[in-house]
Amino acid sequence: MPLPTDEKLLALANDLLQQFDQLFGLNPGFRAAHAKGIMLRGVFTPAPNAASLSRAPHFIRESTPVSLRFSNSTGVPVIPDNDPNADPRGMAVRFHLAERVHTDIVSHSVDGFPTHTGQEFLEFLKAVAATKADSPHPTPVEAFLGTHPAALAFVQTPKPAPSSFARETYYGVTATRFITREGTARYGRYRLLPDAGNDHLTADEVAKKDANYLHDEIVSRVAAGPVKFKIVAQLANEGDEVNDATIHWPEDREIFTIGDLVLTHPVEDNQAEQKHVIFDPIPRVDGIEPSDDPLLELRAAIYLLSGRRRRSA
Ligand code: HEM
Repeated sequence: MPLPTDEKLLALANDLLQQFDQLFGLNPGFRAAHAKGIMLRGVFTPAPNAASLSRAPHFIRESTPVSLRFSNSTGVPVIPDNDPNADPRGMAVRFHLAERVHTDIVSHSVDGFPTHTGQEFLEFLKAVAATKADSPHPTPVEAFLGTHPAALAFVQTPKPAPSSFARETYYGVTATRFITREGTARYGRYRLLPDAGNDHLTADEVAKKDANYLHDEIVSRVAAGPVKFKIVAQLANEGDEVNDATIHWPEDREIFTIGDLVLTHPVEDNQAEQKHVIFDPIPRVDGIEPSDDPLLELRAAIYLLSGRRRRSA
């Protein structure tokens, strides 16, 4: 996974990383965002007609080994699982196609994002950092939200805590382009649907949970039996906006079933593997291309910069 050569993009990536450091503090060896997590292993099996969406190897092969990381939000490595800031939760999936060859899905538990561009996201984070308990109204963050309706909608979207990492739906948010052997292309957005169904807690129920309830629960759940997700894509129609993560497509768009993810056990040496692995929002595999959503290249750069820093800590 190469660093981009675009100087402006790299500068923005570094500015964003610094802004995360300012918000959450420097935590060497941990992610600048989604710092607390746990990794599991399993297998992906494509649906019988997955190849009618993409010629990517894992859509065609009988099965593909996967590793995956569930995470809490924020760059705080010890954030309690029942902290209201721990949502949205993250789910990053790696499909191991061959020795050192892989493709990833990076998703979180809200269908959307606060901003269309990284520059706007930086302004949002700066406004959050500049807002203090005694800031006069409108505070910097209120002023930002007042002029950015998508960010306001994202902030106002309820983000209830799940009872389990395995009882939450995760969204790919940024669109990718799926291409078949014949060259037919469709844009889509991943959704990872828990077989056990969604189950969210009330604020009172969450308050009674302990600080590691999700991380402990997923370990006992997977010890008791396989944990399953269905991977689907919401497909865009001709004319749908595919390059803006703040714009939702109508709910009547086709939901295409790509296949089943079955998780069987935690990754051995979990902390070391979490420190090492750098997920990539750009697919980099034949048969799945990134859209022109500006968040994709930028995130790939930030995750790589942050990952290299983490590895060398
Ligand atoms: C400008 C937009 C974004 C910025 C600046 C940003 C920033 C970051 C950073 C700095 C990390 C830590 C990377 C690392 O050290 O490995 C991260 C991880 C993550 N982000 Fe984002 N992010 C953005 C958009 C998104 C979106 C749209 C999603 C949801 C689809 C998302 C989901 C995640 C997840 C799940 C992780 C953890 C991945 C892992 O387990 O390694 N992010 N993000």
